[in-house]
Amino acid sequence: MKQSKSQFFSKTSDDFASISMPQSTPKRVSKKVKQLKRTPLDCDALWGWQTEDVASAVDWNTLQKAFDALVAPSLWADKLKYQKLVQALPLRASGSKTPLFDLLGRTAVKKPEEMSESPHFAVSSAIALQESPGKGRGWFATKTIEAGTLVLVERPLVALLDVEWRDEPWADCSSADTAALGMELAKSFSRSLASLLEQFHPKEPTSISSADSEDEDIEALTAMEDAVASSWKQIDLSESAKRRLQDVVRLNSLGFYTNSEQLCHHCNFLPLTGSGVFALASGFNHSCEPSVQRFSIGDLTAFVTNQKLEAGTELHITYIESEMLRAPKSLRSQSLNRDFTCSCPPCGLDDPPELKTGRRTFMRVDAPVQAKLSLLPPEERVETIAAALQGQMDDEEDAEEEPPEVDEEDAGEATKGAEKSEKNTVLLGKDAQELRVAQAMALMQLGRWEEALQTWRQLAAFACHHCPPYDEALAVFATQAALCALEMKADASQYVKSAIESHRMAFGFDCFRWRYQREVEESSVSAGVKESFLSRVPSRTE
Ligand SMILES: C[S@@+](CC[C@H](N)C(=O)[O-])C[C@H]1O[C@@H](n2cnc3c(N)ncnc32)[C@H](O)[C@@H]1O
Repeated sequence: MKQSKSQFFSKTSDDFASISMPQSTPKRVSKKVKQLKRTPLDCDALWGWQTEDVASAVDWNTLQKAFDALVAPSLWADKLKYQKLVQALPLRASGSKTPLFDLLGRTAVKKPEEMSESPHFAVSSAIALQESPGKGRGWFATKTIEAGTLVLVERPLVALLDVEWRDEPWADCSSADTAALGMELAKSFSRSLASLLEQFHPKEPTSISSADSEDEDIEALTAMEDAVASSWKQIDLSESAKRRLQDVVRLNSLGFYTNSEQLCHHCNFLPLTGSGVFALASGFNHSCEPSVQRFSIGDLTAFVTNQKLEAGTELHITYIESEMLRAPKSLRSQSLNRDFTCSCPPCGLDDPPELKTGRRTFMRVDAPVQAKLSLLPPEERVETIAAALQGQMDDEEDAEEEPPEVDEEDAGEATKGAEKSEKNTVLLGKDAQELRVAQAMALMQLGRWEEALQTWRQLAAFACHHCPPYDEALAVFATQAALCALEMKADASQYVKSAIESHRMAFGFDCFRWRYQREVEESSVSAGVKESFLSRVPSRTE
């Protein structure tokens, strides 16, 4: 029997936090708490390069070759451990050699006898950590910095891959990632690490909890708390100092994802996903209009400016997904869920009245929905998505009612980042984008190149209007648009050019071919088109 279109989309009322939380099967919680083996980190020995031009200082060729060798057999075969990843991905650079403590304006606990073997970072000499009024420390430009400039490449001080804690009985708790990272910090704890973390935010333990206690499995939560307490047991610090360090992890950790913007093969890199605490990058404050974006190659995380910055300007990253940055303010602040209220220019503006009044209902496009959609035959998927984009989600709750109409977005014009029907049903711009991507891929599978091309163009137009400049998604959309144009035997040069140029700006150096070769190879176009596309892309410099 044909499934009804509406079965895939459910509604959720006025509670954004629950939108994308997949339902999990309860795990059996074992009472046994593992004893962690301690491996203290010597931060006195950490150093890096300070240089005018980070992009040219880093030895990308060595890094790329090492990365290709790491992922060549299949990351899925072995359970990769973070320590193995670090050894496999060398950071080599040049510039002036600077101990980490010096760069942070601190004195090392002991005089470093020798620097560690490999550098920990490469940082631009055009940025400096300074006081940011009302925000603590922040990174500032000390001279003009152009858009598309790589300002920092850094390896975390302490990090963990998600696969390393995914089998724990508490893995489904909402704060499992930070708990796991906190335990790793306890494992690496040393006097020099304690000294380094002294200047991290917050200076005192906070009272904000990240756990969404209403939805939590209490048994799993207790097991997680026991595991955390046990990992800190051996550390000679007051309870309040231990709590503060866990807050340091929660408020400073950054996730790292490799090739996550790509569509056709990003899953191959999922085992490299993790999170870490970075000594230098933890100085970036948040803005909903960020001027810096980041990408990772394994744990090595790079920060690139997306606009020209004059001397004295603060550099900001975003702590929330870039597609969320144009969502209503109330949703942005729920998604941010930190210890501060953002005061960036868009946060100074009120939400439009129609999004503030009445009960809002969001159309959910979460992972289970996407998985179900992917099981539909392509033709049906296209129809289902088209209907969803028009607000036809007559699920059980509203079976008796007229399907609400969601205004079809005009991707060519700036809209509010959320689409709203008369009945207050909202399709967030970010979710509309996810649907359109699935639709465009299905159209390509069906060989409906012209419609697919139009959809990729719409996606790109949305990214241009609603995401920060040079969003990484632009390269993806332009690449697929170029492939469709080539299938149509139309002029693809503009799309190819956009793909390469937007990628260069988003990633701070020319690595399009290296990063996108497999994305193209695994696309659903013909072999001839793949070849034709790749022949227009500059080859890798060896
Ligand atoms: C990763 S740290 C950033 C560096 C931090 N300012 C410091 O002094 O170390 C994150 C913390 O900085 C502060 N922060 C970041 N962005 C902010 C903003 N836009 N407004 C106010 N405080 C902010 C918050 O206290 C947040 O928890």
